[in-house]
Amino acid sequence: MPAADDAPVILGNEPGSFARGVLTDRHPALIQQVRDAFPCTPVQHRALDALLRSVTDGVIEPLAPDAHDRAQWEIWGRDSAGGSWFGRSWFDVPFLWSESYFYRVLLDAMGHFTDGPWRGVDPFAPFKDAELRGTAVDDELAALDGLAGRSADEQALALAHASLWGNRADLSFRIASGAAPTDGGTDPRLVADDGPLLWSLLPVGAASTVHLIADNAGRELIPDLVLLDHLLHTERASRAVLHVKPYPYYVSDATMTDVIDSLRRLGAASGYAAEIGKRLWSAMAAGRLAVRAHGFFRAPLPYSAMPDDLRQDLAGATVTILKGDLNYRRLVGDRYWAPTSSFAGRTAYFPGPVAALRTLKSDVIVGLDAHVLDGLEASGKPWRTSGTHGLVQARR
Ligand SMILES: O=P(O)(O)OC[C@H]1O[C@](O)(CO)[C@@H](O)[C@@H]1O
Repeated sequence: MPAADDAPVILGNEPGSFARGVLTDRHPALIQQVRDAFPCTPVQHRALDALLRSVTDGVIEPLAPDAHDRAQWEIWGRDSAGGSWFGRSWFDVPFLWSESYFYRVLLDAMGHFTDGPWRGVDPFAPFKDAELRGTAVDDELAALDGLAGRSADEQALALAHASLWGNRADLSFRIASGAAPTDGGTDPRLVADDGPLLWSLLPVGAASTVHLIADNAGRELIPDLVLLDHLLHTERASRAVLHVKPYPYYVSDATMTDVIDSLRRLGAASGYAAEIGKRLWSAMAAGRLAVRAHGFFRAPLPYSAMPDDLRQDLAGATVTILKGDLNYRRLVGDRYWAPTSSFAGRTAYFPGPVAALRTLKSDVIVGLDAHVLDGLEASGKPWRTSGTHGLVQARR
């Protein structure tokens, strides 16, 4: 796999590849899940049928002429040779693009952007709600009580790991169970651990501003919020900015509605979780915690293409933390990079110090030590895509 900038872009057309499996299996299954979760109208059923036909046998159609963002997607759909992804097979265009556009068309099929009763309805809300109200969240919030008596450093480590593994909906607030080492030892599931560098970027009392680019709602967003509370409460940060999606995107990506739901869930809990919920509520009121939903967060593009206003905003961060797999793909570029190519090199364009907390769920990976890579490859397991491994990567 090449290290150069011309590393192959991941497409969906390679037989047996992870990307192809997402297009052939996951997207049709998701259409069915959404169909089953809502009392769909005949119009919605027909639109979902059309999307299913399109993703299985058809080509990529442009948005309707009156779609509010048609012009924007036409620009985003231009290839580097001046052609367009529209009219091509879903399998032959960049995976990041086809996957993002699939979600945009799914929202259309459900009438999300059309005047009428379905406008603004989140097609993933039933799944998000079930997760947020589940007993697993009760247990995870109760486990926060065990953290209250620990040192600030132990809490920081446990909460960063909870945020990381929350990306797999597998939280680890339970430091007592040994899920997240608190003695400075390395979690064997981490393929890279720049935790010490990340903490060195946020010394106590330095009036830092931390930005966090969120990924999923529910069991990931709650630990993200708890982590931000910790950074504010322990004065590792004096301000926090949380970036969410402007509208529902990918299966469970967090929107403002999800932030509100999570804050209410924390506030309605008991014990330390409730205390955290109250602090976050006050931080919102005081402007120490801000939430933003820039339109670029639903773009089918890498962050290297971010617009100037977002670049300027992130340039004001002491460090920007990106959560999850999709954000990682967009951060380093959705390509088959050489796994040992440098994370700092791949992210040099980013407008300030940056860190990634990610569970590995797709083929993209950079910044591995050669011996770690050898061990992973020797395991014969699908370590890149199975969610069994995670990483903390950072650069100043
Ligand atoms: O929620 P996350 O961590 O961003 O994961 C998204 C990942 O899930 C998929 O959409 C399907 O597995 C990947 O293509 C994508 O990178």
